Amino acid sequence: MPSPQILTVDLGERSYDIQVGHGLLDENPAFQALARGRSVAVISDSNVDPIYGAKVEALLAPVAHQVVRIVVPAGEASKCWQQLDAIHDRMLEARLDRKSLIVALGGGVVGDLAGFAAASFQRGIDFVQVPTSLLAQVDSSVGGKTGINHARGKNMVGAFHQPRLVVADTGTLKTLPSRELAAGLAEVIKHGAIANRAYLEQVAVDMPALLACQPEALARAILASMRIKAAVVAADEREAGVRAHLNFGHTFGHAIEVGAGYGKWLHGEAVAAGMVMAADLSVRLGRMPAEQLDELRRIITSANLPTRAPAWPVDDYLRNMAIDKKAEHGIPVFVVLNGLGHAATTRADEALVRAVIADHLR
Ligand SMILES: NC(=O)c1ccc[n+]([C@@H]2O[C@H](COP(=O)([O-])OP(=O)(O)OC[C@H]3O[C@@H](n4cnc5c(N)ncnc54)[C@H](O)[C@@H]3O)[C@@H](O)[C@H]2O)c1
Ligand SMILES: O=C(O)C(=O)C[C@@H](O)[C@H](O)[C@H](O)COP(=O)(O)O
Ligand SMILES: [Zn+2]
Repeated sequence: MPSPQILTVDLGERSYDIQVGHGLLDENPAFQALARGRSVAVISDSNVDPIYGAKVEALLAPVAHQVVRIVVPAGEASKCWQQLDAIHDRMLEARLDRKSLIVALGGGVVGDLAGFAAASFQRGIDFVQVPTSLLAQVDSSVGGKTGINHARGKNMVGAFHQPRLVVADTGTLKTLPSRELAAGLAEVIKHGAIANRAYLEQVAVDMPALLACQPEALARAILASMRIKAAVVAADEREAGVRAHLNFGHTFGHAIEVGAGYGKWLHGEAVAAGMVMAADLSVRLGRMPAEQLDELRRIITSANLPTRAPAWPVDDYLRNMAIDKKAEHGIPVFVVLNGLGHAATTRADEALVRAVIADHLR
């Protein structure tokens, strides 16, 4: 196995490593060590299991007590009670127990769902994230936010439950559809926008290479994004403060996802349009020069991502945003930019928010 790059998420007794590299599913002593002697449920989706399920089973079966593969339908709609129940049912049928291990093999949907299955099965068992989408390799596999959606709002039911290890095999990205690759770039752009302007500028330069799935450019973005996310999570595991910055674009973005019906807009697409709205709000609040909004919009467009939201009544957006997890007593809290590379949270006048939304509809 070529040596992976290792980052550590520093969370005291819940600390864990993130491995980033090529070929990490072919040989992986650290991953095998976690599976040794245990029953392992490899949870994946109907696109990813046929490509990588057998490889992960072959890696773990020689050391595990047993390996059970569980497959959910691909797509956002699977982040639901029915799939969670089906996973638990299959685990109980196969006599998995408190010492068993869950492996989440797939994108952010599988990561969030399987992570919550691990958080809730017999009051909590270990799990490993094996992210296979760009979005999952730059964002969702790290930080321990797990959960499912509710008809009224995204990720409304869940738990903080950190993985024991993250295995990001960059080789898996070669089979990722281009629309999904672009969706992952939205979270890459977000990390630059909230925390590091130089990184954002590097991403802008690298954009053609990233869209062409060029391995060096992808590895650079994955490592830089993981570094930013790991540092924020280590500073504020349960989002009492600075972690909210990772929600830049999400107050508007989640309203688009739920309004359209889960899966119509990909998460990254909705976040892309949401970041433009949040950046415009920052400009109107006098926190950021208008040229930086234009710069951010150009980078988002260059990633083949949308910058405008569906033309629904503004009231529909406000209703969905009132139950955002950052809201206090139904009043939304926004992540804004004090210039590119610097995030903050604030409330905003409803009339201003209405104007921002109205000006960014298709
Ligand atoms: N927990 C967190 O911190 C966090 C962070 C960001 C996003 N999320 C959540 O993540 C989800 C979005 O994740 P996503 O964009 O990965 O979506 P996803 O899990 O639906 O994966 C995208 C699509 O690509 C397919 N796919 C994944 N890897 C593949 C591969 N290597 N080859 C071929 N096909 C592959 C999947 O089957 C799916 O159809 C949303 O539910 C979002 O809310 C969570
Ligand atoms: O890890 C975080 O914290 C994030 O906010 C990362 C986001 O990209 C991600 O979409 C997260 O699931 C949103 O969290 P939520 O608390 O708004 O559901
Ligand atoms: Zn996100």
